[in-house]
Amino acid sequence: MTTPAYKRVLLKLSGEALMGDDAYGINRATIERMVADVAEISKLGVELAIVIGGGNIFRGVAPGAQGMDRATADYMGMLATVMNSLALADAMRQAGLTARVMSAIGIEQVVEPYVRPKALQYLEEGKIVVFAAGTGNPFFTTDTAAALRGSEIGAQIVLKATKVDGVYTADPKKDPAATRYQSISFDEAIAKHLQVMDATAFALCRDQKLPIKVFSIVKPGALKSVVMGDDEGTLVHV
Ligand SMILES: Nc1ncnc2c1ncn2[C@@H]1O[C@H](COP(=O)(O)OP(=O)(O)OP(=O)(O)O)[C@@H](O)[C@H]1O
Ligand SMILES: O=c1ccn([C@@H]2O[C@H](COP(=O)(O)O)[C@@H](O)[C@H]2O)c(=O)[nH]1
Repeated sequence: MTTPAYKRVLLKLSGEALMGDDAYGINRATIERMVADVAEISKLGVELAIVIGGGNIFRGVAPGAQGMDRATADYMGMLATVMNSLALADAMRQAGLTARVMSAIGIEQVVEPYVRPKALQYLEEGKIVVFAAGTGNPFFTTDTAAALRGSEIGAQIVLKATKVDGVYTADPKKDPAATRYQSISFDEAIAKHLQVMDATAFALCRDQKLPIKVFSIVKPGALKSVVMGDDEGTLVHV
């Protein structure tokens, strides 16, 4: 059985996961492995848009931003996602994939601006679109950007690829007794304050009836399993 479960998906890649075992930045072997996973599903004919986080470089709420004006720190965070997007697109190019980076912040000498009809055209042409600079607004996150762009492009699902293999009753990195949900409703995830994604992203996806699959980007083959509709990770649903 080689038919994917989805025609168009929005993949949210964790910026932090890009570090691999390094303390910060982009680990070469890690980005190449992520791109190999992406190539596998692109070859299945799935239309793919990607939002990548910036936690490996800068986060507006990180200790390094303490004392800074929050909006300024957040713009730095958004620029960090532009760097990750460029690195990702370049790694995809080296792997023989065609990618286009579109930024929510005007930075035309570096990447083209986000224009929705153009993004839709690229997707229809089979190009992989990387949405950089989050939503373009401070006080948001790239999880919310994934929910927003996923809704705008008519994705059937948001695939949140992260360092843990699903949504747990508590942060599994802090609570070894936490157990994983096979599926959970948006309302329950929000009510329980589960921190795997921010509540704004959950609420937007809930209102747009856009399901989310949370799964491990570290686990080999997990992205393909998710795209094939296998029981992998946690489904967050209406
Ligand atoms: N209830 C929970 N279930 C699963 N993970 C949780 C939960 N609560 C907190 N987490 C944490 O949420 C993190 C989400 O990781 P991820 O790196 O994707 O976050 P992010 O902020 O989107 O990253 P980035 O900003 O770098 O893209 C996991 O690493 C996990 O430790
Ligand atoms: O829409 C957005 C998206 C991101 N930011 C800032 O960037 C960093 C990095 O994004 P992560 O989602 O944490 O990876 C984030 O902490 C914000 O500071 C933003 O302001 N608006």
